[in-house]
Amino acid sequence: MSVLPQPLRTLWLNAQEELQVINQIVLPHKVQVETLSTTQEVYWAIRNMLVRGAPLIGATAAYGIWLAAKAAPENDWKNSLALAHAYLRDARPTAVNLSTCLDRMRAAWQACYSRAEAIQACRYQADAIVKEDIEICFQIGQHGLKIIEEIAARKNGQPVQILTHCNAGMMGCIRWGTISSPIYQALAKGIKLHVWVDETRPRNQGSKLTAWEFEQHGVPHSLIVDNAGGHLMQHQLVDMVLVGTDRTTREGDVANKIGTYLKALAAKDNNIPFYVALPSTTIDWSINDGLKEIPIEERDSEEVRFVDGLTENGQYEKVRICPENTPARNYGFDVTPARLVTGLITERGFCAASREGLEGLFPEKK
Ligand SMILES: CSC[C@@H](O)[C@@H](O)C(=O)COP(=O)(O)O
Repeated sequence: MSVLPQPLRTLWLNAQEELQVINQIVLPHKVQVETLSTTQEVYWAIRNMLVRGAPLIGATAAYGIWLAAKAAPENDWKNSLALAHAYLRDARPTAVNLSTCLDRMRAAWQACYSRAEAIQACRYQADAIVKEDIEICFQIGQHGLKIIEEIAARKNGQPVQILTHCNAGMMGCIRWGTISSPIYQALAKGIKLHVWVDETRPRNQGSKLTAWEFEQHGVPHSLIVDNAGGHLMQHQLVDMVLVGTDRTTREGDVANKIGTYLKALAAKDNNIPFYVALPSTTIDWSINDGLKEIPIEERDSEEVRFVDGLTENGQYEKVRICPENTPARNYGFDVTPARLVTGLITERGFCAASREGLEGLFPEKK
């Protein structure tokens, strides 16, 4: 019997109310469910990318606060929760969902008079974050579907060719995903499509996660090396680029996995639309200039110097791919300026990547 919930999702509470996540470090070689029992385990899971992707990071951190509330001393619970908030907030810097979800949890516990009440309020809030993400991603799918349908109508029965980078699918969210929701909904409607999956060095979210996810859902796809996109675009083999974002500015700049910017440049040069599918939870309304204001994570250089995978004998191994003492740098994200983005697909619809576009869909943020 599968330990995974049906329909598939990335995070859930089991019958004992334990926090369960799919371990994204060991995919696709092993499907392993982990229990996260403490705030420290939640921090570790986010920091080391056992869970990753902006919405999933935020939701996991929210349950981290619930776990902190359950473990807090009766006489000092508010202080414990403030410490847990600051601790989890430092786990990763780029995805804004981490801090917005944590701030939402803080608002929930600050309104409480007792620890028991705070435990309940935190649980309610974390559950709400998860429920909202599922609904939001579904809606993104409905709006993104229209774009895929328009392209399909021009293709005379040929598959719509989509290129994606990193994993902004279900594995970065709870269910559906942002880029994968339109894809799943298009497939369900019988639209022919095919996805070019960038492997996404150095953590290989494309080859390890997107390829696995698409296999689970029967999405026709081909894995390509990160540098192949430009060539495919020059040969009319890409109809649209569709990626996610970790933080979007009020002006429509987007920070996404390192290498996204180069795809946007190649798309511009080849007149190919470049779309970003995002839940509004990844918009940071407090900033305007992505290049200046979005903190870019720099991770351990060992992630660049080593690759891991299965040998021909099926053994898991990690091998060095450069001389022993080669120094490396590992920038996790880059910023694609709004001028290179054809449009943003949100849960409220499609808009231009601009202040006017975003404020038109979210007038309450003006
Ligand atoms: C819907 S997930 C959107 C982004 O978070 C995703 O594209 C991404 O860049 C994730 O980076 P990661 O370093 O794997 O957390």
